[in-house]
Amino acid sequence: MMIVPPLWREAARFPADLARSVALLVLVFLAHVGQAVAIAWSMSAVLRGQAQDVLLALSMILGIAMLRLVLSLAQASAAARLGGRVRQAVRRRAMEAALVPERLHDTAARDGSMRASLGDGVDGIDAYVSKYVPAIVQLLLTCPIVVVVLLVTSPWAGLCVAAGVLFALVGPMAWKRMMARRGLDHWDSYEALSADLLESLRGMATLRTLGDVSGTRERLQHRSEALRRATERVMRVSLGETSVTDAAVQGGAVAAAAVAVTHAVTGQAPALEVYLILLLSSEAFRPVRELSRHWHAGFLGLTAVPGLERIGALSERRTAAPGHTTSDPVSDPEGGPGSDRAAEDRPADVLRVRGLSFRYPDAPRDVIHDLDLTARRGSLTAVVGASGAGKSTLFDLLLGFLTPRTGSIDLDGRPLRARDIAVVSQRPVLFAGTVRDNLAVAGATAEADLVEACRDAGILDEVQRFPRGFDTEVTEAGTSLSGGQRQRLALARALLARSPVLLVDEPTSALDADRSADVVRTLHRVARDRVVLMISHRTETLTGVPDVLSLDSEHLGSTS
Ligand SMILES: Nc1ncnc2c1ncn2[C@@H]1O[C@H](COP(=O)(O)OP(=O)(O)OP(=O)(O)O)[C@@H](O)[C@H]1O
Repeated sequence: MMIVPPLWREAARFPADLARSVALLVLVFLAHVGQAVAIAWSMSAVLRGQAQDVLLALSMILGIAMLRLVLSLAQASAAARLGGRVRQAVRRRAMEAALVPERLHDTAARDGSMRASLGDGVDGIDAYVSKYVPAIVQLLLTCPIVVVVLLVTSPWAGLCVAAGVLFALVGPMAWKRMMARRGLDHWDSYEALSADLLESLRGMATLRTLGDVSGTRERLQHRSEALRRATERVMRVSLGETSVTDAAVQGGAVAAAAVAVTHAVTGQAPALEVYLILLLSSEAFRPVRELSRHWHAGFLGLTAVPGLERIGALSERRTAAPGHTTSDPVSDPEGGPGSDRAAEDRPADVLRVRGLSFRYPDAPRDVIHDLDLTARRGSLTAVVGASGAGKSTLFDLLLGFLTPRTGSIDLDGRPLRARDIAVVSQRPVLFAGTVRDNLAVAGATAEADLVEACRDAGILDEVQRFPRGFDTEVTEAGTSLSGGQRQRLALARALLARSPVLLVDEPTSALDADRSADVVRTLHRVARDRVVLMISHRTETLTGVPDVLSLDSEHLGSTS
C-alpha cells in the first residue's frame, strides 16, 4: 500500500466526489458479496433438490449482476470526474506557479522538466487519486466486514483469510523504501530526457552550426538508455510486489478452501456454510486484488510528487525562485507583471529612479548600485553601457521582474506599475497564432489601430504582402518570420499597448540601415507622447537622442 499524503490532500479537496466514488466502489463490492451468497444458496438448494429456491436464487444472481453493472458504470464515471477535477486543479496551480516573472531568473528551472511534470506527472496524480485512493478506502472498509463474517461462520477460515490479507498488504512494505527510490530515479531520468530533448530541439541551429548534432543524439541515447534501465528496475520491483500479493492471496484462499473441505468431509458444517466459506474467502481478497491491479497507478502518482512539488503545483501558495520574492514593488496589488495588459491612454511626464540598488542572490556585490535616472516624455532617452554593465537588469527592475534592494521607481510621483509599461525586447517572443492574434495580446484589435501601429513600426507593407494579411499564421516562436520582422511586429504590439512608458531593448539589432533609421525615427515620434527608454549598443541609433545615459560598472551617469 502506497500512502502519499500530498495526494490524499488533493483527493480530499473534492470530498463529495471522493465520497461518491468510494461509496459506489463499496456498493459494487457488496454486490459481489451478495452474488456470492446467492450462488452459495443456489448450490446448496441444488444439493437439497429445492427447485423453487434454485429459481429464486438464480433470479437474485441475475438481478444483482444487472445492478452491479449499473453501479460499476456509475463508479467509473465518478472516478473519472474526481480524477479530472484534481487534474484540473493541479494544472491550474502549476500554471499559476510557473507563469510568474520570478521564473525568468530561476536558474534551476528547465522547461522540459516542467512539461514532463505538467503532462505525465499530472496524469499520474489523476490515476492515483481516481483509482488507487478509492481502492485503499474500499479495502479498509470492506475487508474487515467479510473477515468478521467468515470468523463467525468458521473461525479457522476467517483466520486464514485475515492472515492472507495482512500478508498481502504488509509484505510489499518490506521494500517500500527501495520502491520509492527506484520510482524517483525513474522519474528523474524521464524528466532529464524530456528537458534535454526540448533544449536540443530549440538549439538545433546552434548544434548544427557547431557540428554537434550527432554528439547530442548520442547524449540523448545515453539518457534514453538510463531511462530504459530505470524502467526495468521499476518493473522488477513491480513484479516482486505482484508476486508477494499473489502468493498471499492464493495462500489465504487455498487455506480457507482447505478448511471448507475439511468441514465438508467431516460433516461439521452444512453445505450452505461450506459454499459460503469458499465463495466469501475469495471475495474477501477482491479489494486486495483490485489494489494490486491499480499498483501502477499508485506508483505513477508517487513518483510524480517531487516534480510537481518543485514547480509549486501541490500547494496553494505561489512559489518564488530562490532568492526572489513574489511581491512586486513596481506594480500595484491588482496588477502583477503577468496581468499587465496596458489599459491607460493617459500620458505620463516623468519616470524617476532614485537610489536603486540590486544584487543577484549569492553575488558578491550589487550589479546596480545607488542608481539615479530620469526619463521624460517628449524625447527619447537612451541607456548605453558595456556588456554586463546591468542594462537588462535595470529593465527587469523597472518591469518588476526583480525586486530592488533599495530605492524607488516612480512615474509622475507615484510608484511605477507593471501595467504602465510596454516592452520590446531584443529577442521578442511571438506566439503560435495569426499576426492579428499576436498584436491583440496588447489589447487593441480594431483594424485601423493595427494598421496604424504596423505602419509606425515599419512592418505594414510586409504584413499586407503576406498571403492572408493580418490573418497569416505565425508559427511557434515566430520562426516563420525574419528576425527583423519579428522585432518590428513586437514594436507594433508595444505601440498598440498605449502604455505611458515604453522600454525598448536594442530595437534595431536585426535590421538593415534603412529599416533601422525608420524604427529610430518612429521611436523619436512615439517619445513625444510617452516616456521612451531605449537600451542601445549601436552608436548610429543614438544620433539625435538628447539624453544618453551611460551605465558603467556600478551606477548610471549622464554623458549628455
Ligand atoms: N540571473 C542572474 N544571476 C546572477 N547574475 C546575473 C544574472 N543575470 C545577470 N547576472 C549578472 O549581472 C550582470 C549584469 O547583467 P545584465 O544582463 O544586466 O547586463 P547587460 O548590461 O544587459 O549585458 P548585455 O549588454 O551583454 O546584455 C552580469 O555580470 C551578469 O553576469
